[in-house]
Amino acid sequence: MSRFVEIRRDLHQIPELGFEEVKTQQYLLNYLRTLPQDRMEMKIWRTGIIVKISGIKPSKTIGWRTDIDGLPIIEKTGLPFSSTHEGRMHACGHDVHMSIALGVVTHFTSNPINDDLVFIFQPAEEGPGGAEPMMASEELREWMPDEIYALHIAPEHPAGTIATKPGLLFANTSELFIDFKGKGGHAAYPHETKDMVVAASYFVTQLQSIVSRNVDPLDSAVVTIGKMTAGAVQNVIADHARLEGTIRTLSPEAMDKAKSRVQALLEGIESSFECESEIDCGSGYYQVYNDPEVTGRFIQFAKEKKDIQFVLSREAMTGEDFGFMLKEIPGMMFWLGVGSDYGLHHAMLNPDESAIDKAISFITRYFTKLGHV
Ligand SMILES: CC(=O)N[C@@H](CCC[C@H](N)C(=O)O)C(=O)O
Repeated sequence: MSRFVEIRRDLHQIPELGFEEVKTQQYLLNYLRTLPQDRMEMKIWRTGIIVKISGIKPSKTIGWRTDIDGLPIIEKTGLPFSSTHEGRMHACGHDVHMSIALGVVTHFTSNPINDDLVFIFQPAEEGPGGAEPMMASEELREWMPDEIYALHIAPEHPAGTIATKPGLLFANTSELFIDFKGKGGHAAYPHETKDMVVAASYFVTQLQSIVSRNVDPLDSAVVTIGKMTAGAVQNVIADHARLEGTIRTLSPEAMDKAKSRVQALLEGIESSFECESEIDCGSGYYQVYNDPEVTGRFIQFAKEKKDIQFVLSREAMTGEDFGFMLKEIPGMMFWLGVGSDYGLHHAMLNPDESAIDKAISFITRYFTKLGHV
């Protein structure tokens, strides 16, 4: 088994949520300290790390970003290296992303190129978002890349596939947290109460009209409620209900429209169910927009490589706070095929690990070409 597959398995066992990546950070630091240090410098930013490898004759800085957090999911893969953290799982492939980043760092510590390289191990991609505050940090501003790259695993493509497109790749996102408060009471006396299970349920149903009736059909949007909590016991009418979800849109205008409709529907629920509500839009991510020139160059390179299958992809409604980096730095993101029967955010996601060494080899060849120009 390759060293980086072993690393992926180690990291897979210790998933941590955004800004709690303490063991993950320590694991990464321990590994990075075993590498030749003569060209390498490191900085800590909260639970993240920034690594710089100085080039031989630098004219620019090339950046690579990996995310490092896991999800609040109970793993059901049954793998011998399953998560040892109860209720936490690397179900979005960040363990694979990190092992690939370490593989690329390892290569360039012994094979420097002309240009400087900066590797960003970024916390909290799944939420509340590490990229935006990291971009504003002094630590990263001092080593700001001139162009930047990142990947995300793609379960639907076989290992060895790279898929991307110029322009818009991932959606604009906004989290959504809504609390409903009313007068609870005995299950047998509904007329004396304001039932928050019923209010929240009507609201979830009404939300479905935003995509079907408010967003321009030629635009695209998603409104998903992923979590609904209410009540304490079977024979008490609930005085509180909470919904947690996310809005995704391809255009910033559709996001504004969707949010204003959520607000209007809430006001309707408050008046028809005589209750109060509180809305919190949590964190929002800027769309991932691939720089057309950088992406064109990347696609050309990928198409020439015999060991890579290149696929021109479509936009996806996934979100990625890497969008905040691409807003300021020209660069691009691509999908890396890992052929899994179960998709992202699924408790049975099981990426094909052969993609790890393929990706390391591809990225090191690409950066070597870029860094010598
Ligand atoms: C690639 C991926 O799956 N990213 C996440 C980002 C989540 C952002 C935020 N917590 C939200 O739900 O809006 C995704 O769910 O797309």
